[in-house]
Amino acid sequence: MSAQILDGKATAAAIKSDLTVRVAALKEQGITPGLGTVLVGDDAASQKYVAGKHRDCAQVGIASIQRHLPATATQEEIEAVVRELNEDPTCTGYIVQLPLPKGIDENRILELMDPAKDADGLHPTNLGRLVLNEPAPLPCTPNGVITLLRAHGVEINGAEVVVVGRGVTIGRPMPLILTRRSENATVTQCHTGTRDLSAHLRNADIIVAAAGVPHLIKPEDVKPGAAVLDVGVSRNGEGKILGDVDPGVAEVAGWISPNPGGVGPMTRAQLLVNVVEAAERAAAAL
Ligand SMILES: Nc1nc(=O)c2c([nH]1)NC[C@@H]1CN(c3ccc(C(=O)N[C@@H](CCC(=O)O)C(=O)O)cc3)C=[N+]21
Repeated sequence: MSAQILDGKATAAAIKSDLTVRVAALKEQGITPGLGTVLVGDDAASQKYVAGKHRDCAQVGIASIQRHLPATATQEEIEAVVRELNEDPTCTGYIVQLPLPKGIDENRILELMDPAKDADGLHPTNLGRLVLNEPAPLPCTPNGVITLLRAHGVEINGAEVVVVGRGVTIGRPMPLILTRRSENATVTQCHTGTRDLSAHLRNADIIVAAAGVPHLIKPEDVKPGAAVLDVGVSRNGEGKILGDVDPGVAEVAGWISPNPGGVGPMTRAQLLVNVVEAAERAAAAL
């Protein structure tokens, strides 16, 4: 048996074509959505991701605003750029690419962002709205996971889901989204302190692997037919992506997200969704 593919590339393309129509409608109302990115330093992977985001913007008609600071940038210099984007009317949403260089207080930077322009859904106000079940931009990667499952008809309602990882961008918000009434999943969150990870994994209908440990999830950990989402991005010496999921899992799982080509493109598509939705809210308020 070989798992069916959760095709992030194709699903992201469909989302982008829908957004292209919505962006055109906004432009007719005199609103051009603009995505800002703040990149600090010269990490090759981060530069590649940010370049991808701007390529996506060009495809759907969203304007791009790029701010690139050297690795030596100070806390004050980064905060000045955040304040500038908060004020810039052409920037309707933006992200600060994480991680920031050592010594920079990331949380202080995130808190300084205008929550109405938070395209990542990582501002404490927006994470708080998620906890309170209020409308808010959702964190892009967990939201991408949900959209990818739905697009392929994988049942989330009532599913036993194991989330592996407790990072801020995926691990922590993912269970908040999965346990909303609209998703209705039962979630177990595992992390480095979990005593018997395999025991939890074997029970899962859906596994969201976001630990950042290459090939952590082995075929013998997976219930036959389960859906396995490979969110981890590690790299070997040659820069090749190593996911959290062992390639052998494809022989056991019912569904698997390739990596690359799975959750990565979905993350980028959800970022565009957040930008367009924020612009639509602004248009409705006119
Ligand atoms: N504030 C912030 N927001 C983020 O959303 C954010 C971040 N910081 N820091 C880093 C992570 C990582 N991330 C990815 C996005 C797209 C791909 C992606 O499109 N990957 C392609 C392959 C790209 C390649 O080949 O390197 C794929 O999976 O097919 C991957 C990783 C967003 N992140």
